Amino acid sequence: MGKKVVVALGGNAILSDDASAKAQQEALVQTSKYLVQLVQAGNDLIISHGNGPQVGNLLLQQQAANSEKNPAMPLDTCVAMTQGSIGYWLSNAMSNELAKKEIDKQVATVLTQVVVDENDPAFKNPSKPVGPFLTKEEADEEMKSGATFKEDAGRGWRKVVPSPKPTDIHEASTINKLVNSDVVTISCGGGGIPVVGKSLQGVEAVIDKDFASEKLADLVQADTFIILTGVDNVYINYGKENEKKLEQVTVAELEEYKEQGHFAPGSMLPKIEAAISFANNNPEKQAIITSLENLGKMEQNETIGTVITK
Ligand SMILES: Nc1ncnc2c1ncn2[C@@H]1O[C@H](COP(=O)(O)OP(=O)(O)O)[C@@H](O)[C@H]1O
Ligand SMILES: NC(=O)OP(=O)(O)O
Repeated sequence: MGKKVVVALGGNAILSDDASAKAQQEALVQTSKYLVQLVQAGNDLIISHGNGPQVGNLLLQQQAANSEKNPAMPLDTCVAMTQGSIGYWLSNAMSNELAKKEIDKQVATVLTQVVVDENDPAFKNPSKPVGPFLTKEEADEEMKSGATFKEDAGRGWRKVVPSPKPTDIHEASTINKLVNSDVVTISCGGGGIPVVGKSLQGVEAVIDKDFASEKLADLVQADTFIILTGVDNVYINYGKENEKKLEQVTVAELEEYKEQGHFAPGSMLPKIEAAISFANNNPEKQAIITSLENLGKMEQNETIGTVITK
């Protein structure tokens, strides 16, 4: 057995400006080249991924075609649909890349139900941005029909949906069995399908994939938790003249920076909170926030990205 590494894939690993299936598949072929390096280095890879842009686009498609004979699907089903589509593209790309490198490993995508608390206050306060970026005027127009839109970290206005915290992952032990059987897994896509109660009732929400991935990393007892995103490092004073790159950082230091407001809600903040949880729950282990392109350096045993420890 190698080291268990949970890798949470951010948006740019899947989707750039072109939301077509072909472009997303091509992005994931490139992403797989980096991920296979981790496999080549002897790690047991446990992949998760986001779905914010995709599930928002799917909701728009549902609304556009909605009729009595072809009803729009609810949000939990849309999350499941994006787990299926992205899981297919990624599984396909990973299988091909492993075969190219003559690595004899199976890849399996696990449809994942993630348990949330039905009384989570997030149900009354939509906060998770999904779908395309709109201008303020476009958002104002959309809000007339009752949807909520918020400004997303300086990048435009996006629809927001409830995003409760994950409390458990229904398929965690199945995922662990697959990992222990040398299978590369893809799970918790789009944060997982949100379900409540013992009967696993689906609820309309989108769980943050950084929090779901952290929960998965705890449950499979991962050695390392990596969050891949659009930047090589986390910064304080990000985007300002006096920005400073964080390399090795403790939970206490990050908590202080968080209090000082260095991390944008809806973008870097959930990653910081997920990394803090992993380091707190696994004091001997480390969480890493970095870019896909930086992964190659990890293979050469270089310290990469922002490393968070207790
Ligand atoms: N303090 C910060 N340090 C680095 N990046 C930050 C910071 N605050 C906000 N960001 C922005 O957050 C982005 C990551 O969030 P986002 O793009 O929403 O994540 P994802 O990769 O999961 O889709 C970075 O690419 C960067 O533009
Ligand atoms: N579900 C989720 O967190 O997706 P993004 O990472 O794409 O926002």
